[in-house]
Amino acid sequence: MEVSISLHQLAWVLLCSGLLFTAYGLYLIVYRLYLHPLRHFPGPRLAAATYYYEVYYDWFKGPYKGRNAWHLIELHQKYGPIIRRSPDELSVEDPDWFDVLFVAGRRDKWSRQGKDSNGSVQSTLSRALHKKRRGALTRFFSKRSILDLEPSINTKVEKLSAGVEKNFLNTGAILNASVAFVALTLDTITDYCFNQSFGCLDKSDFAPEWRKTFWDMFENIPLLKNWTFFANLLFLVPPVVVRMTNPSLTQFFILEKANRQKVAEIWKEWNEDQIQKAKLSEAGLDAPRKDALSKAKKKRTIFYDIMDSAVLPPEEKTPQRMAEEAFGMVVAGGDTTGRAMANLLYHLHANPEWLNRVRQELDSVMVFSNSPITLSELEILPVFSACIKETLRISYLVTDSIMLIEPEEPLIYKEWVIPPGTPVGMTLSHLHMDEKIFPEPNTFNPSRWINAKAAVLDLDKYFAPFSKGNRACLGVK
Ligand code: HEM
Repeated sequence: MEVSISLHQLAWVLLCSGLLFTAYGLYLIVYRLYLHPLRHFPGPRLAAATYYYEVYYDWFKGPYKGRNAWHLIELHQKYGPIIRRSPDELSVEDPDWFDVLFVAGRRDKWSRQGKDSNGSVQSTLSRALHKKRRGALTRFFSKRSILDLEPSINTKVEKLSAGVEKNFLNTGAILNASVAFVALTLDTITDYCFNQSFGCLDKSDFAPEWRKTFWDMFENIPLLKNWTFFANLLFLVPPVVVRMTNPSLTQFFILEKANRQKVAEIWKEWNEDQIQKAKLSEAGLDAPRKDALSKAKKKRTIFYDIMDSAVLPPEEKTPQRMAEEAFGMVVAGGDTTGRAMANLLYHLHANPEWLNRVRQELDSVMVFSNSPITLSELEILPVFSACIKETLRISYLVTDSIMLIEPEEPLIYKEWVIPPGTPVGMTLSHLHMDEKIFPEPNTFNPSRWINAKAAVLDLDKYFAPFSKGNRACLGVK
């Protein structure tokens, strides 16, 4: 049977679809402005009517992507500490309310995609699943585990120093400090996760493509976050097409592939060990079994141990989920830590009086510049610690708001009652730039931490570069 549609009919179909679409759009705007549970909250009417308000500031307005984080500051200045930043979301800017949102309860996370963007702990929206996933990881980030990591970190620091001397100091080539520090953090994290580092420190240029990977990826976040359609599409489109349409995302696939390969190796290794253990156990060979177990223990990594975890059900241990966890870990720790160290170097050189004070303090505990020193010895140095804290405060390491949801109870902010299920965001960098708490917030001033300690002032209450509560950074130690 042949179905033919005349041009006239086609025009009617298009017209009716257009009308329906417009009617739905108008209904949505009217609903959001006059009937929505958040209709009474202050904020721009346009932001209440459409998410495209934020898309404009985040993606189009310029001069750089992700500009909405700064626009939010202006909105809070105009409308007050609580605003409706988009049709369904609120933003609060009040340092004294930070603990209420982040620490007082176990909350769900919110993403505009409405679902976990991948299987990593930081992308997990549901608090119940997050608790399980985080539970399987916490042991690896305890103080003890980090102290055990010291020799491996020291080896990498030595490699970094040798590389700087050989390839930059001796040749006069310009060193991009954040490339060098990202190489250090990336090699450390991948060694810890996979027992095999990415080898960035072995390259004479410290593999600058990895830092570029992070920057290109972060630059695309405003697009992926606001137009979730693109984020979903990204994983369906063959990498070659993405490479053609958005070359800056190419490295993203390279990183993803590298993680996937490493996890697949660990997965295979773990499964082989299980078969071996089962065989030995069946044969009742206790002594060799012990040997096999201690051998397995030696090569243990985070991902090997997750496979062994009794907390996680089998569906949480698939290579796909593991690769996503690995990806999250590398992204969460790689750029942030590398950037923090590069910023510390910058601020110390821009403020020579602090550089001298740090040098003097280090000289007092290190006889030679390469004398061994432990984390515990470094942690108690007041000037050095104050400089690190001030760098973390001033650095805007995480600029986007973190959005949480209290699903059952209303949240109370001053006279405002926030309905259960409402995504509420706070922005860590705004907290650190509050001039009532940190006067002259744009000035690098480590004295504020030293003075606060002397005056027994709890400035740490307002210091959260790693966030706080049960969703705080696992790599904080
Ligand atoms: C200066 C360095 C770092 C900063 C400023 C930082 C900051 C943060 C922040 C603000 C969060 C919360 C994000 C959110 O709730 O959406 C977070 C989460 C996380 N970070 Fe870090 N981070 C740093 C280093 C690291 C390192 C080295 C690792 C590990 C290798 C790491 C692993 C994680 C993980 C796994 C999470 C998710 C925790 C969870 O959801 O339970 N981070 N980080």
